[in-house]
Amino acid sequence: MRIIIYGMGAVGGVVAAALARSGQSVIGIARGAMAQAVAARGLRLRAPGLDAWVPVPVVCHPSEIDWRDDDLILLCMKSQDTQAALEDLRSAGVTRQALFCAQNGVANESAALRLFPNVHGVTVMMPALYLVPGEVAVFTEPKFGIFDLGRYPGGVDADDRRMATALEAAMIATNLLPDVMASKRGKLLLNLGNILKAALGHQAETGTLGQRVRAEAEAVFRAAGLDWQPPEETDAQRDALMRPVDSLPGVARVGGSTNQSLLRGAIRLETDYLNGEIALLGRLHGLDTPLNAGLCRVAAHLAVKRLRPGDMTLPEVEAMLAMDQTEPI
Ligand SMILES: NC(=O)C1=CN([C@@H]2O[C@H](COP(=O)(O)OP(=O)(O)OC[C@H]3O[C@@H](n4cnc5c(N)ncnc54)[C@H](OP(=O)(O)O)[C@@H]3O)[C@@H](O)[C@H]2O)C=CC1
Ligand SMILES: CC(C)(CO)C(=O)C(=O)O
Repeated sequence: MRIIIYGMGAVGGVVAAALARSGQSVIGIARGAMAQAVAARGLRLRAPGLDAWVPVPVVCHPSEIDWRDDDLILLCMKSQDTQAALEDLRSAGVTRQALFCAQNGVANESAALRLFPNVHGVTVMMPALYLVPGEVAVFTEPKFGIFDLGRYPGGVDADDRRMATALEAAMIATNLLPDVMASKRGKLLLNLGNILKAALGHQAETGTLGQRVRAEAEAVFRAAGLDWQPPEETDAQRDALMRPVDSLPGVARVGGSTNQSLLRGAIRLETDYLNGEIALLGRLHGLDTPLNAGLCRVAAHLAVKRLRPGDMTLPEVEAMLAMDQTEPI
């Protein structure tokens, strides 16, 4: 059995290195400088008490892989890159292989199921950082993270169990859940704050805005008849298995995945698939979502103006959220 890691950034890099280190057969699909660096030197994984170079076979495109039926594929790109990746998998000959969406948000699974029959959701609890090409870090111990896994739209099958066994051997704890999407909706509530931290800086106070954004999302879930697992319900497991560290020798945390995109100069952020999911559900179910829809506009503003994390103040963000949403950005 091989595990194919598609998208070797922060999460994909840590998972690929952790799996390869545990003896699992892994192939990474990466691009640009990351692909070159991993091909030349392997992946450097830093974690509490660990600084290891791990050889990881890497290709630049799915068409370079001789696909086997029992391959497990882990999607680890940001949600805005998923559609293109799925189409590349299909044109490379992937059909019934199990596809795991190790991504935030809840939009990737349905996009994947449109093209492929065997789709699984993964809730990713893993504070990972892409440092430079070929080098990643994870800021938690004793485990590198906790992944909830299950088949989409529901159930747990043999592919989930195969993936969980491999992850557990790689120091990533797992929970097999028959309704993994409820867990992913709970995680989404946490990720609604990603853009706030990106706008204000990852250590900035967000006042009551974070709570108001979450309350708006919960109202939308209720209106849509969708349940969710509050992330606080699993605090005890995280406290035991994922003790956070603020820094590693020579490496400081720089905030969550949206912060990291902005720091790397991304011109497209994942916000439309996080806060934007709430705006979409609100529009489908007749509820106004001025805060989450407004935060998508904040994200577009940050990306278009090429701003850095912390370049906005809370009053500026609040003012943008209060604007008429039909005005151009
Ligand atoms: N970082 C974190 O701590 C956490 C992230 N997540 C979630 O995990 C997912 C991944 O996030 P993260 O790892 O931070 O993102 P990164 O941007 O660090 O990594 C994604 C990688 O995928 C690459 N990629 C995208 N499309 C392709 C493609 N077609 N072919 C090859 N490579 C591709 C990107 O390349 P390029 O750089 O060239 O764009 C990038 O290196 C997101 O959904 C995020 O929300 C969840 C929990 C924690
Ligand atoms: C919860 C959090 C913020 C952890 O890093 C995350 O999921 C992300 O970075 O997107």
